Amino acid sequence: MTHHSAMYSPSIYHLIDKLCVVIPMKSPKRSKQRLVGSLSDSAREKLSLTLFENTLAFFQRHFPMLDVLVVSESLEVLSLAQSYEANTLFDDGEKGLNSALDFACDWVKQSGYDSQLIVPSDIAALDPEEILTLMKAAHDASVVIAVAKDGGTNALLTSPPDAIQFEYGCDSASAHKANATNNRLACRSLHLANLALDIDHSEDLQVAVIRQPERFKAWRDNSAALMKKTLIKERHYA
Ligand SMILES: Nc1nc2c(ncn2[C@@H]2O[C@H](COP(=O)(O)OP(=O)(O)OP(=O)(O)O)[C@@H](O)[C@H]2O)c(=O)[nH]1
Ligand SMILES: O=C(O)[C@H](O)COP(=O)(O)O
Repeated sequence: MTHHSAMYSPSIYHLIDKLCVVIPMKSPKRSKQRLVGSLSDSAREKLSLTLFENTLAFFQRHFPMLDVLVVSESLEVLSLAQSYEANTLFDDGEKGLNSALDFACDWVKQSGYDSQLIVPSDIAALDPEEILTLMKAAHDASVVIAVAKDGGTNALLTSPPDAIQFEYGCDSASAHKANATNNRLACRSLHLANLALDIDHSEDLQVAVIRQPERFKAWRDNSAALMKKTLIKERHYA
């Protein structure tokens, strides 16, 4: 047992050995298209990599006992994942997120896990307590959804991994809940303050950088000169 185990309540022990965390990640070049007008290509790519690396570091630090799988078409992303001891899966990305997750889910099932937690790579601030809350909710719900600020799905914990069909896209939290109901599975939709906030638009980025400058420090140091100052102004980052 690691020193971390002291913080875990018995209600999540049922999951620890049987859960795989899945992080889908596009190639940095294709990432964060909604920020194209706000950031230069280089700053946008670096931002997506910084957020992804923050996500890997978070799970390594706070949940070292959980296995992680990264699915991506980018060799750079997969190699970064390996440096954090994550498992890696190449998917060419041509059929989009749901198809990449179907492929990842097959891997997770075949590897013998009973549960899967999908977390996107662009949550502004991951909070260990919120991950524990999801895991506790999985005690009596096959499907646990952390709803995004815009009705998307920012975390999805399913037991078994393929309990429902993935329908990421517009209003995916409702779609995932409906799929659970159709499959007669218990479902909990949770509105968690930090997990609700993925970085989609430049306003989300501004708020995140102001709230947690240390988390974005490396990206800011590298990218300040690259920003398009019409939408995101230097003073927001002071
Ligand atoms: N492997 C893989 N991951 C994907 C794919 N599409 C999206 N993702 C990942 O899924 C998560 C949510 O993605 P989105 O919000 O749709 O994409 P984004 O790059 O963050 O932002 P936009 O391009 O502005 O939509 C992020 O971690 C993405 O990197 C895909 O086709 N393949
Ligand atoms: O549910 C989805 O499709 C996204 O992963 C989360 O939605 P959002 O990026 O629109 O918040």
